[in-house]
Amino acid sequence: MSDAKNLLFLPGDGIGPEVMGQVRKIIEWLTKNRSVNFNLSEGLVGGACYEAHKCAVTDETVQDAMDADAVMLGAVGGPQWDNVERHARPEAGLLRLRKEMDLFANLRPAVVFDALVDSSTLKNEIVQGLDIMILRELTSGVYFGEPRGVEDLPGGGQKGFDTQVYTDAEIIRAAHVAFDLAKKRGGKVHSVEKANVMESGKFWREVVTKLHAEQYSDIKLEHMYADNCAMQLVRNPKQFDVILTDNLFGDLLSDCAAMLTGSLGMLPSASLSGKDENGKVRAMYEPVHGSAPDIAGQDLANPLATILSFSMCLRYSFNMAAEADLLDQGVQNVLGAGVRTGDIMQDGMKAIGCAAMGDALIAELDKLV
Ligand SMILES: NC(=O)c1ccc[n+]([C@@H]2O[C@H](COP(=O)([O-])OP(=O)(O)OC[C@H]3O[C@@H](n4cnc5c(N)ncnc54)[C@H](O)[C@@H]3O)[C@@H](O)[C@H]2O)c1
Ligand SMILES: CC(C)[C@H](C(=O)O)[C@@H](O)C(=O)O
Ligand SMILES: [Mg+2]
Repeated sequence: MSDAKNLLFLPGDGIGPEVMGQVRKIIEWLTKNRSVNFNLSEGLVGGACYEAHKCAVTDETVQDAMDADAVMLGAVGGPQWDNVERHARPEAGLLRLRKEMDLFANLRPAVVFDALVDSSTLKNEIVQGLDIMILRELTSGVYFGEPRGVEDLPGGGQKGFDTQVYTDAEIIRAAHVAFDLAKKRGGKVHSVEKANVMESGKFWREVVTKLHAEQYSDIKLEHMYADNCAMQLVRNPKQFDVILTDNLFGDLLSDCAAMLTGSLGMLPSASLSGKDENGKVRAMYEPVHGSAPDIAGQDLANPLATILSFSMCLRYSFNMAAEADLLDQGVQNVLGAGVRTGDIMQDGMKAIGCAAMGDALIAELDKLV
């Protein structure tokens, strides 16, 4: 049996535990059928942690995440915690993990499965065969910039403010990842900012241009304003290969890209650090969607974004490309056979629940080996 893979499970809130339950089934399947030795532990994050400890993640869980070979996270948040003070809100737990683990490279692939071409709200020919990768910088920008807050104004009234900050080092390390991804893919990077309006956007463009000229002149680089990118994603998404962008624009553009694939329930993600002094890359895998409070607890969620995130975990953290390919093939076959959760349903098909989708995938994996 191979070395144990230390995997920390953080199911979180809402549909998080439901979709992560389906990943558990896959882990059991891999353990039984492929002799993989997972050392699985579980922790609390988000509202689930707030209920137990009055914070969004504990120091112990952050340490466990740092020590694990990989973290799988479900989702955090929900209306019941909307009035909790910001530092203890569910989302703060996720942000703390990203920051302390230094997961600056957030890979958000948007791939349209052939079987789902008709699930997209866009025309068939616009999305068929789509395969783009968004590289979202995840540990800086306006999400973490200082100063931020709400203050009284001297003459009365108040102001609320956040700060967009990027150092050249932060831009460069994210851009390296984007260019390296493009090398293995279609050889093209669109760097996306608002250089026309923001100082930090202009700076971003200059830094990326310089790095490109010095080290990646074999890669095609185009610069694009973020508003135009949002429009182009809907007009002609197949022009993109890798999109390199900052934390906030990456958040918006990846939700937009999700809908090209048919549903937010289809978009996986990997968040990676650089190599530490021992050569270890810290990693967290999570679906792009949130806790979906509107459908939580009803067995309605699509678990495929989380399952595809686990496939990325097998590929990037555990060096198990064969198993990742198998899982991806299983998802493709299940969709090809017309198995659908409600969010990706097409005319004439019957929707099944989250757990049944997990079971259908396991049955498919049994057929594949
Ligand atoms: N990474 C995360 O944990 C994460 C990401 C986004 C939002 N959130 C949080 O989640 C909460 C709800 O946010 P929101 O409603 O804006 O976004 P959301 O992604 O939770 O839901 C948006 C819509 O998409 C649907 N949806 C999402 N995932 C789905 C799935 N797997 N299957 C089927 N349908 C799905 C929901 O039902 C909803 O209609 C908020 O507290 C937000 O902060 C967390
Ligand atoms: C929940 C929230 C903090 C998070 C973000 O804004 O980054 C989410 O929307 C995401 O896309 O992962
Ligand atoms: Mg988001």
